[in-house]
Amino acid sequence: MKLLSATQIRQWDEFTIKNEPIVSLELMERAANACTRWLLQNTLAGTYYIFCGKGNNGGDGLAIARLLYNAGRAIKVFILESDAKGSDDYISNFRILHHLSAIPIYQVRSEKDLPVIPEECILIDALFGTGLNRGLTGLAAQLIDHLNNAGAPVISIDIPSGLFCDQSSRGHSIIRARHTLTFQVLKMAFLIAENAVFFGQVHLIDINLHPSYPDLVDTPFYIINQSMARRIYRPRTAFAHKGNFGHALIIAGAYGKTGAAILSTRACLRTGAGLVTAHVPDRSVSILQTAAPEAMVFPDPEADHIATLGYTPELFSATGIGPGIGTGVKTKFFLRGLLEHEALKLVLDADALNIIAGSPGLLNHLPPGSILTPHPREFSRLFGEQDNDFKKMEIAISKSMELNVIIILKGHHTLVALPDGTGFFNITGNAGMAKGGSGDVLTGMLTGLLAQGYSSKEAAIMGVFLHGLAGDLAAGARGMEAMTATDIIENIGSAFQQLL
Ligand SMILES: NC(=O)C1=CN([C@@H]2O[C@H](COP(=O)(O)OP(=O)(O)OC[C@H]3O[C@@H](n4cnc5c(N)ncnc54)[C@H](OP(=O)(O)O)[C@@H]3O)[C@@H](O)[C@H]2O)[C@@H](O)CC1
Ligand SMILES: [K+]
Repeated sequence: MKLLSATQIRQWDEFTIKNEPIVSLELMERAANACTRWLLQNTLAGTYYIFCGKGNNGGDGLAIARLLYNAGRAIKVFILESDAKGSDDYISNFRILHHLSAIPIYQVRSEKDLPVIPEECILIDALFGTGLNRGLTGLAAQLIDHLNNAGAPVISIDIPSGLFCDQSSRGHSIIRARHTLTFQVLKMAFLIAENAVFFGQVHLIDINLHPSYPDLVDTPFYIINQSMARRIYRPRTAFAHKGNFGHALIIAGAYGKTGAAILSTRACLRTGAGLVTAHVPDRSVSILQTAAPEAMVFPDPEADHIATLGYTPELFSATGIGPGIGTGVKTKFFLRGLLEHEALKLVLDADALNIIAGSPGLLNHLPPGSILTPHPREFSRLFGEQDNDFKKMEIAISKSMELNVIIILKGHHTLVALPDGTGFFNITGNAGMAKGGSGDVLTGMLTGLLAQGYSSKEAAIMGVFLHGLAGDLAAGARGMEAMTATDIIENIGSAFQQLL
C-alpha cells in the first residue's frame, strides 16, 4: 500500500472533489460525520472543548461541534484567531455555527483568552492539520502548551496540531493526543518512533476518498500490509521435497549466547527451509542439538567462539550470521573471510554488524543484495548518529542504494530500505517484542526465506511482516509482558496461515 505525502493527500481530496464529484464543503461534512460517529460511540464528556484553527482542519472542528451539539452533547468552541481570513469551508462552517446561538464560541486572541479547562471535559484538537507549513510559535504554541498541561484527554482531528506529516517535528510545540482520528490513510509521521508521544492511539476514519487516486501517483514509500505479503508468498506444492526449499546456514552464538543460535535456528526451521545447519562453537553443540534436533551442526574447532570456515559457504542456499557471535578477534577474521565469498546470500545481524561498524571498509565487501538488520543503536554505529528519525530513514535508504544492500532498520514500525530507493514500513508487531531474542528470530526467518528462493526484497518484506504478525499472535495468547522470543517462533506457522 502506498504511503502518501501531505501534498499527495491534499491532491487526493481535490481529485475526489473533481471526480466523484462532490463539493468540498460536503466532503468536509462527510469527514466531520465520520469523526462525530466515532466520538459518540467512544467518548462521553461533561463538555467537549473544541479548539479550531482557521484552515480546513478548523472547519472540520466547527462541523464536528455542530454535529455533536445536534446529538445532544454539551459544546464549547474556541477559535485560535489570526490575521488569516480563514479557508472557504472554515468560513461556511463558522457561519452555520454562528446561527446556532446556543453554542458558545470564544475567540483566543491573546494569552489572557486561554480558557480554564476542567478535567472532566474532552479536548478536541482541530487547530492545524496537514496544511501546517512551519513550526508553531507565539500564541499558537502557548495554546498547545496550555492544552497539553490541562490534564483533560485530547483527541486530535487528522493529526496532532504542530506535527508535520513528512518531516521531523523535533523541538516544536505539538499537541499530545490520547487518540488521533486520521482521515483515510496513515500519515508517515505516525510511523516514526520520535513522534510516538504525540499521536496516542491512531484510528483510521474512512471518508471515501476516490479509490483511483493512489494508483495514479508515485511514491518512494509503502506500508507492508497483508495483501502485499500474500502476493509474495508461494505456498508449497503437493509434490515438493526437501531439496526444493534450500539449505540454510546459521552462524551464531559464542559460548554463553548459545540461546541466540537456538532461536535463529529454530526460527529458520519454522519458516520452511528444507535443511538447516547451525555453525556454533564446539561447547555449544550438544545444547543446540538438544534444543533443535531437526538441525545439523557444524562444530567450530574453537570451544567458545566462531573462528573457522571449515566448509564451502557457497554450498548453502543462504547464510545468516551474527546473533550472539561476539566481536572477538578470531570471529572478526572469520567474518572478513566469509565476506570474500561474493556469491553468498547473506543476512547480517547483531555482532556481525558491530564487527563491520568497527571496520567500516567491510561495508564495501558485502555481497550485493545482502540483508542487514540493525536496531537503532547498531544503525548509529554503522552509519553515524542522526539528529532525528526522518534523517535516519533517509540515511538508511541512501546507504541501501550506495551499498546495494537491503537495510532493515528495526523498531516499532520497522523500515525496509531497498537499493532502488524505496522504503517499506511494517505495521505488524508490538511492544511485547521489545525483548532479547526477537532479533535472533528475525535473522533465522529471513535466512529461511532466502534459502527457499525468495529474493532479498521478497524475503525482507514478507519476513518482517510475518515476524511482527507472529509476535502479535504471541501477544494475543500470552500478553506482551509474558511473551518471549520462543513464543514468536511458535506462532510463525499461524502467521503463514494468514497468508493462505
Ligand atoms: N481538502 C479537503 O477537502 C478536506 C480536508 N480536510 C481537512 O483539511 C485539513 C487540511 O486543511 P488545510 O490545508 O486548510 O490546512 P490546515 O492544517 O487546516 O491549516 C492551514 C492553515 O494554517 C496556517 N498555518 C500553517 N502553518 C502555520 C503555523 N505554523 N502557524 C500559524 N499558521 C499556520 C495556514 O496559513 P498560512 O499562514 O500559511 O497562510 C493555513 O491558514 C486536513 O488536515 C483535514 O483536517 C478534511 O476536511 C477532509 C476534506
Ligand atoms: K489537528
